[in-house]
Amino acid sequence: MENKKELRTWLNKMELDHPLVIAGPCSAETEDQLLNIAHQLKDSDATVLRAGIWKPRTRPGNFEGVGALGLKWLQRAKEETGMKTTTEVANANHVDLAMEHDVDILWIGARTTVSPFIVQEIAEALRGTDKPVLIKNPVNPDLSLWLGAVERMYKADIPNLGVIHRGFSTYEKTRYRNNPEWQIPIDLQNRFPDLPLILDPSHIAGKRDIIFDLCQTALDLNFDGLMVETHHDPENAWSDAAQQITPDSLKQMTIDLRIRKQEGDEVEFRNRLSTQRTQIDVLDHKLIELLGKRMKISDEIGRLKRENNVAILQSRRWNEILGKMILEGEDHNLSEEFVLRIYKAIHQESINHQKKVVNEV
Ligand SMILES: O=C(O)C(=O)C[C@]1(C(=O)O)C=C[C@@H](O)C=C1
Repeated sequence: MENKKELRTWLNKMELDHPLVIAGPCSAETEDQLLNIAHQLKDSDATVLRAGIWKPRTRPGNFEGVGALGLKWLQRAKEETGMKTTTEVANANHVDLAMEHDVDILWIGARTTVSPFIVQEIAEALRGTDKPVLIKNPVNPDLSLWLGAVERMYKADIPNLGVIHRGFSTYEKTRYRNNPEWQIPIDLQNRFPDLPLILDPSHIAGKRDIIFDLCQTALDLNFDGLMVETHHDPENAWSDAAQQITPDSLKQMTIDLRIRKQEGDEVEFRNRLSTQRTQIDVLDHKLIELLGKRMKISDEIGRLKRENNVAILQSRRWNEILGKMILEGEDHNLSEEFVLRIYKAIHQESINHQKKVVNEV
């Protein structure tokens, strides 16, 4: 599959003067709940109403969705508000039911994207549809698996595609429910600049207070849209209560978010940007040169270790370096997380160099 302009035709056809906003509850709970939320969203920037009908839960025993009944409520919400509708489909039966009830856009969830078998089953059930299909990233940070799911849809003659970034599971506890790992959607965007890219801040955040910041970051990275879980009474939502926001908060958020142009046009702006980019090029060049020099020294240490039969990994020395660099990083306004990541990568490369040297025959 190659990038091509037509990938974004379905989005262009909506003729929006702002990023696409998909909003609505995590789960459809009752007809009243869904209609209430839909009516509150009707006069907002939200073009598409979302609602989970079948909810894949991590552990059994939690609310698992109202099932096909909810599709009738979605249909009614569409008739009453004129909003488009979207829901998650996780198997061929869901696809058939969603099609019967004329859901406008379908999305594939993160737990489905990890399984090529089930993705293929859904692609076959959807074969040839012109409805847009949005594919959430797999729960694990694997760009190939994500793109693989997109390609399976594309090969099933589904031309209107998009991707949703909902963050990645980690064992380590972080401030996020799912780590954003921004580099992955950035890499995806570099390979497929015309594949509409939508942020799901709700599942990355896990709590409402950081949703705005995540949306702003996404817009600064040229994302095409936002899918935000929105509930009239978030505290009492039947699923994901901590991460939903009210329709009013959503409206305020779309006013407060800064939408930046991808390119500036004023001469002054372009001159200054060009100077600053040159400065960055010079520094990047130096960074690579310095890293190359550091690895040469690491090679020499490798030879010394080989002659003296000493192990490559030296944990005490490595921990000293890490501690020192984190402190130095603070003096230069670099976060601990960033310094850690960089140094872990440098250390790994250094070990790889030494492994080669030590095992040379
Ligand atoms: O100091 C050493 O022994 C090295 O081999 C260098 C180095 C590094 O790259 O800084 C590499 C591997 C060790 O685990 C510790 C540090």
